[in-house]
Amino acid sequence: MSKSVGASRSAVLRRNAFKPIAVGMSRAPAVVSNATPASAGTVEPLMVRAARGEKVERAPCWMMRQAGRYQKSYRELAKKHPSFRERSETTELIVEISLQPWNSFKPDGVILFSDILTPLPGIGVNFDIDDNKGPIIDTPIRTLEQVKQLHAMDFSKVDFVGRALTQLRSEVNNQAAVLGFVGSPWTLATYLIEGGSTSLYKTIKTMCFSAPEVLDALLTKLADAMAEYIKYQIRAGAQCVQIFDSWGGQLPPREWEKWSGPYLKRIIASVKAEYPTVPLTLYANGSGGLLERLATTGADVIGIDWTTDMADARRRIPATQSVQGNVDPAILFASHDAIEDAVRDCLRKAGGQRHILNLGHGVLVGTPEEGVAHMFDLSKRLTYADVAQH
Ligand SMILES: Cc1c2[nH]c(c1CCC(=O)O)Cc1[nH]c(c(CCC(=O)O)c1C)Cc1[nH]c(c(CCC(=O)O)c1C)Cc1[nH]c(c(C)c1CCC(=O)O)C2
Repeated sequence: MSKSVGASRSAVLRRNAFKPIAVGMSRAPAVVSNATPASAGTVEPLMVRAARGEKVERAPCWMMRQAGRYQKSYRELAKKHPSFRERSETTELIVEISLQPWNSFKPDGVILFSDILTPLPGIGVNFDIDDNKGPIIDTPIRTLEQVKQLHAMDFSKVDFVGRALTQLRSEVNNQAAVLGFVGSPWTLATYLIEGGSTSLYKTIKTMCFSAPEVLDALLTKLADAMAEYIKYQIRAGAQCVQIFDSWGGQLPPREWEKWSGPYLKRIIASVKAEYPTVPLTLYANGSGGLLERLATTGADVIGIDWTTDMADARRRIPATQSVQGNVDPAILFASHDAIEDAVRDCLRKAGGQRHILNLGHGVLVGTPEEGVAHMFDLSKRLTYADVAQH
């Protein structure tokens, strides 16, 4: 199935073209060119300050998959716009969906509604997303010839992302951080090589041994494309960017050192060379065996999944880096008391600073919105002073 957005949309999008915003090497607040300029004294969002290790009063909170099917407003919008690609590739819809959780819960981070596969047409790969089956790649990539055909990022294929980020910055107006994201080379390659979601990773893991040069060529191209895509998101308005190495935990740690770590380091070094003060977060699912290794990539914030105790994570990650996470997403189905107990435990174990409160993975489909609202309420009430006392 090809995407269902036509020429008239491109005309609308061209009219709303975004101008890159000035993101300095300094810590001065970035200003969206076509939004009300932030005054000289504007304090940067709590989440940006916590990510950088500045002393803050409470842990900022946002949730992965903050926008999505658990929300009634999203399900209703999705009925009118049933194609995921239309929802995630039309500026006005991206902005509207990204703002749905902002309007309901006022989180400390507003993540762009998009997908890790969204930039793929920019390097010459077409894909579709089935709401139930997930991503489907038109032609899986398995040969060097195919890798050679991939080209450098063509940003005209993702201009809706830049425009949406710029509009979000002006809507949110520094009351929360606007968050961009990308998939890691390894995680993107699992889709490109397997052709879609997989539970076994058989083809790509076989290639680690049978065709290492093909895999290296693909991962290098993806690393360079994602580094440029992160910089593009920063210029458009993203104030923090998260790299999802979601399936990095599927690799034995020594293979991760070969097939994920080096490409993450390549991305982070490239972005840091241009934007040293924009916080970068790295998240891997099932990362208990990888934490020290994740920290060596140079990411400012390490996302922790819920299978690691936060106190252990805090011990294993250098004190110069921040942690994010890691409340079990399933707790949001439970009582208010159970949610409060889990949130307090997480806040206490994260150690009082350099912590961004989040789930250990994304909000689950079917989660009661009330549970989500309760966790956000708690995050605002439970200051570090309060947590230390009780
Ligand atoms: C189902 C699926 C999609 N895309 C993908 C899947 C998973 C399939 C698998 O298990 O292999 C691939 C994907 N997309 C995203 C990730 C990384 C985050 C993660 O580990 O979940 C991964 C691994 C980011 C995302 N993908 C999406 C966001 C939205 C931003 C947010 O609110 O967090 C992010 C960060 C949105 C998305 N992406 C998709 C849908 C249907 C939605 C809408 C929201 C929903 O219904 O849950 C399609």
